[in-house]
Amino acid sequence: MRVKISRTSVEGEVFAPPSKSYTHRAITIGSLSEKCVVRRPLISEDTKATIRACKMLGAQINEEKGDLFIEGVKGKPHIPEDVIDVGNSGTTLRFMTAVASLVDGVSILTGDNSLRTRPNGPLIEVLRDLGVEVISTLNNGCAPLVVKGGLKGAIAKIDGSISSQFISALLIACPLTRQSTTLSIKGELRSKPYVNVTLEILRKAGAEIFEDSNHNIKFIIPPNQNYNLRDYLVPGDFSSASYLLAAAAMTSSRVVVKNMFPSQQGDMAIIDILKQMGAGVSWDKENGVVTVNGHDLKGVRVDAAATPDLVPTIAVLGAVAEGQTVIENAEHVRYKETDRLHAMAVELKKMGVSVKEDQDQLTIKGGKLKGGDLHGWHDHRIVMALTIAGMVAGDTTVDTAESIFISYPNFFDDVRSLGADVVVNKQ
Ligand SMILES: O=C(O)C1=C[C@@H](OP(=O)(O)O)[C@@H](O)[C@H](O)C1
Ligand SMILES: C=C(OP(=O)(O)O)C(=O)O
Repeated sequence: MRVKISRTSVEGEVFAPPSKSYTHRAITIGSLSEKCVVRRPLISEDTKATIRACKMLGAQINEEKGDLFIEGVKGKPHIPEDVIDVGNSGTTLRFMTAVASLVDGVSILTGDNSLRTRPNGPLIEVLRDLGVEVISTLNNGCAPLVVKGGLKGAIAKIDGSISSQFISALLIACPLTRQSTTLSIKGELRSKPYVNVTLEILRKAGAEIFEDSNHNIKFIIPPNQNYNLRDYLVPGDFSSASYLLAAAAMTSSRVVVKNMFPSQQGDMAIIDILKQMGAGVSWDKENGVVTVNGHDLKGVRVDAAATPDLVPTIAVLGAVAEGQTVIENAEHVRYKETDRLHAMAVELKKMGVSVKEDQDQLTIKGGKLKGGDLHGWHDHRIVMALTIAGMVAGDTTVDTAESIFISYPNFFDDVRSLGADVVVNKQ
């Protein structure tokens, strides 16, 4: 699918889609509870992968009027009758690998071409330390993975520099084992806010997990716990909203985004970043309303350790800002659906932008964008970021646009409702 974008400004109000990260957690932890209603979940390709996987592990999940009604497995997932295919979803793979470690039998997990290139070494290593037999069939730390349950508690260490999803996955599974677990994080914990999202929902489910951050981050997890997540309303997604907010800032327009209530999402940082760049931004936290009035933007330095998913958005903002934008501490952004540092460098250069790509950072010199035929790299966040860049440049196409269904199926409808001239060609 290719999308054609003409030079355009945006104006109006839109309701942010539900959070993908919160939805994954509510479905997973709800499926490990007895009964749960997940209200206003995101229904996208990635969250449908989590629904499929939880059903294969024994949960019953039905959708009624947009909400999910779950009959869970009460901490005891069943042996899946077939291979669990998680499609493009890294979150689903990591979470279900840990949940499968609770199964008294063998589970096989796989995914699409992109997913099967993404690293899981640290998770595999620590699960083995915790008594689980885990095999990467190609012996490269990637899916397909074969998991033979047997998760026990223990004292274990895990590298935090590649993905926080490994830690979130263990925090979800370990409270359900028969022995206590102490999990220490080696090095910097990248994407830490996502672990806070996990802890928030686990604690809403009644789980007890203690965090000691005196030296290295350490989680102390008592055993023999039960989850009781009964009813959960999913908040709006700041990662998805970042494209709408950036579009207003970049095209000097005014956009109001609703369903933007404070939560544990690290990507709430987009609001401060836009302010630092000179956009007029107000956030009515009580009513969940963010208003952006676009102005001329100036470059900014951003540490991306906690906000990997904002990197494509910040890169296109930097491409139109006066001066230099540096996105640093971002090596983990190379391990997503695609290598997003490289992808954004390649595509912005096609638009006439001066970009320097280093191992863990991008340095972008703002200037005039020129339109072009761009590649979306089969990555939803690359496609959405380049789409808003096209609104400034005009006369731009982006291919692999179908990948927006991974996280934001209504993205093109929403930007069109704000007046954007965006035409989708299904060829
Ligand atoms: O836990 C989550 O919901 C996510 C964690 C992040 O991944 P890493 O922790 O691998 O950086 C983020 O990129 C992803 O979109 C969602
Ligand atoms: C990388 C992402 O998600 P996941 O890791 O679940 O594939 C994303 O949504 O940008």
